[in-house]
Amino acid sequence: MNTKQFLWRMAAYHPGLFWKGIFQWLPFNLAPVAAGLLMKVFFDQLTGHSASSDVTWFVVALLAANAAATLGSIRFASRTETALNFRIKGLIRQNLLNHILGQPGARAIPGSPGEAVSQFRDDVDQLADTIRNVNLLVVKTVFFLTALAVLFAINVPVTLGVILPLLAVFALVQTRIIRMSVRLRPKGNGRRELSGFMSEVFQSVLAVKVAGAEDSVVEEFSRLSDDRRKQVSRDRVMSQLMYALLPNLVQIGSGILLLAGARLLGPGKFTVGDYALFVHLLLHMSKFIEYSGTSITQIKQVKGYLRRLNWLLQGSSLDRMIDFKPLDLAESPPAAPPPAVSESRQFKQLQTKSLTYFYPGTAKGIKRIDLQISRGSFVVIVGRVGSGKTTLLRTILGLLPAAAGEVRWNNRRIANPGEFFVPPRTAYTPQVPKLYNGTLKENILLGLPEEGLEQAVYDAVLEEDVRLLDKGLDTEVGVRGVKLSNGQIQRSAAARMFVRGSEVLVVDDMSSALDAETESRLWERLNAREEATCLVVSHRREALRRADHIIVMKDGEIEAQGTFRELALSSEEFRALLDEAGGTLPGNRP
Ligand SMILES: Nc1ncnc2c1ncn2[C@@H]1O[C@H](COP(=O)(O)OP(=O)(O)OP(=O)(O)O)[C@@H](O)[C@H]1O
Repeated sequence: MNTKQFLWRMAAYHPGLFWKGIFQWLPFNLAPVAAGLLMKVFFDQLTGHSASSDVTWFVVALLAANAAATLGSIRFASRTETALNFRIKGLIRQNLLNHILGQPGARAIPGSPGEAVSQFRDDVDQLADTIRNVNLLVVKTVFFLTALAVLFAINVPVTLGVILPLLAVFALVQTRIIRMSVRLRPKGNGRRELSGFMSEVFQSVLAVKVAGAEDSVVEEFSRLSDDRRKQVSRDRVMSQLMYALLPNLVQIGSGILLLAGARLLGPGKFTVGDYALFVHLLLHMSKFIEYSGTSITQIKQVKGYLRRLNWLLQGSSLDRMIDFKPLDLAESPPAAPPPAVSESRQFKQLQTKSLTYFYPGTAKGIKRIDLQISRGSFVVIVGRVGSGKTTLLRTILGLLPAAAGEVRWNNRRIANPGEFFVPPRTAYTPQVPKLYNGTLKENILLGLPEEGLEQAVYDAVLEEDVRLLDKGLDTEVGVRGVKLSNGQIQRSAAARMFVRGSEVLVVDDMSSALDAETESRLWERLNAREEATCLVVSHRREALRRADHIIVMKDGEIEAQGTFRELALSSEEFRALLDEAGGTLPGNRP
């Protein structure tokens, strides 16, 4: 989509507000013409160039009416303009959010959250502001043409003599500025890189500290800041150049006018009123030229903003971003539709066939995975670090987009696993779960009613912790759950999974956060849940002992699968893993 198409579509989004804004701004923008004409009448009358009798009070009354119309125009037009501005921002952000949330969870945004937030906030603001400027540009152009017509009607040569040099110098400055600013700004003045970097640093303060990498972080920060400083300075110099040049051009124009006017005043072709009108309008016309310069520059930059948002959309069509949809600006948004549960409670079997995924630009991932999980079974995935366990879980759940193969639920191929594998069909606890700044209860429920909360807390082996916390489940957990231990975060996430009452529970490795005994109690309670079907990554003996089926991963492929006994006899990789984990697994030795 190019700039013209974007602006056109946005103007058509809410044509009522767009045109209303233009009409409401007209009195404000045409006021200088009215005031200039009144001034002309006034001065002509003073100097005896007017045939009319004393019009002073009449002129004063009209000037007051003009000022009142101006105030009214500002009052109503600002409201309309703000309403349109918020609607456009709302529409673009709603569409962006929809797109991001519809992406496979693990690849929802292409870069760091800091970069994405900066685009979501700043670029969308800029795009919406451009529509506002286009709106104003239309009105101000009406003013300019009206003023020009008035001046031409009074004296064509003087008007040409004043306006042409102004336009010529402006055109020269403007082409240079547009060229410079468009060339300088494709990356948003380095702001995106800087916020992306800062966001990564804030998220990994611990990693920086333990690696003793403070100095190199500061070095990188100062390099990025320096780049930004240079870009911003160049940019500012060019735009300020125009602001500095234009007022001077007006002065020059007034000088020319003075010279030309003085010669004409005598013969009576150019009255004092005409002179006052010229000087007055010239000032406002120069402001229009200055404004249009800034607006044109901003319009040229739309291309860059669209390009950056295209990056955030990960190549998906930009049309999606401006898809017209109703917005709930005045009321609360409608409640989210409940998940489709018609097929729930009928789970029989989950299968994958030749499921494959590679991380972009690498040969790493999972290849040709065939597995089957039946209702009520406890399936454990084991494998060395980097063997593909997490990738397998995420690809099954649609959090990563499969490159090949398929996932089947009750023998039906699932076209969009990301949308299908959600509660109450499946629930998932990742290896590093995320908590939000809120109470523990809010973090577990995430909007669900409290029914089943107590049981979920118990099943997650969290009841003792809750009892010891100051305010129990109403304790604030802090940003990303900083007030809880890693084990508590992990079990809170497990409780979040349990409370959703899903048929298949998918759990990534908890061993880094939980001691063996706690994890063992968790599996015990999980097994006691009625007809729980579990797919878990674990190396703990308790999990392996309970497993109905074990899948051994190696280099992204299934190396072997079977019961503990079968694998201990047939799989060298499994035996090696057992040796690494301490060898003996009580109660289930071959
Ligand atoms: N975001 C990523 N980009 C590129 N490669 C990745 C990414 N995440 C994982 N990998 C690679 O894909 C392979 C499988 O990783 P995965 O995390 O699935 O292994 P794992 O068995 O779960 O490891 P762990 O036991 O450490 O959790 C590894 O070689 C890993 O380096």
